[in-house]
Amino acid sequence: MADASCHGQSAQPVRLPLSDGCVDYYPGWLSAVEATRVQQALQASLPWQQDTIKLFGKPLKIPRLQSWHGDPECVYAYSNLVMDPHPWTPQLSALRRRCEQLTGTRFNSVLANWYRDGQDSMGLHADDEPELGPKPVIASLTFGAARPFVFKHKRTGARYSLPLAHGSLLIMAGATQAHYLHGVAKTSRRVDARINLTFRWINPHLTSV
Ligand SMILES: O=C(O)CCC(=O)C(=O)O
Ligand SMILES: [Fe+2]
Repeated sequence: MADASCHGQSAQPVRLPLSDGCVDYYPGWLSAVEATRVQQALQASLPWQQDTIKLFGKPLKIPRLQSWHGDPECVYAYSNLVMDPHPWTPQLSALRRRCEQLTGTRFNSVLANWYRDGQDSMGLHADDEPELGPKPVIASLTFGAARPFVFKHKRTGARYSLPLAHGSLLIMAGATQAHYLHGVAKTSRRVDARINLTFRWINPHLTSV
């Protein structure tokens, strides 16, 4: 399996059928018991905030809570929002180390997202900011409600969706960000809270702000 990998790991993931992309899915990366423990600790301990972005000049509260953590130089900018990092917590550091061991990649930052209910969402986007580099490896951990995660091919519009399970890990690598958008849609279904962590490598010298 190792030679089929696009990010250096050797366990047995499910490779998603995305032409032009490279996405591996590990459904039970953490046991349900451990994932629940981690979710509760993250909800209780991170400095969650609801950020405001500017859309066509108008301030707009983003529909979720966030917390950005990383090495001190990891300033992250998107949608006119510039975020200085909070420091690593012991729990985020431990999860980072495990993601680094699996992928053979280094991560210097993590964005935590808290989708409080079905009205919280993340619009379709690509994590293709210059500071992430041309072929970023992004490790995405999910806790709580299994919301559908949608990929949309930028050129063909083809969509692929899968519900990301409690305790799962999704690795997006290769040209995935170049060719696909991804996001988490709103739903009118009653859904419990979902926490997502996306570990990234930010190159501060490439920052666009
Ligand atoms: O919540 C998710 O699964 C996706 C988060 C995401 O795409 C991001 O933080 O860039
Ligand atoms: Fe993303």
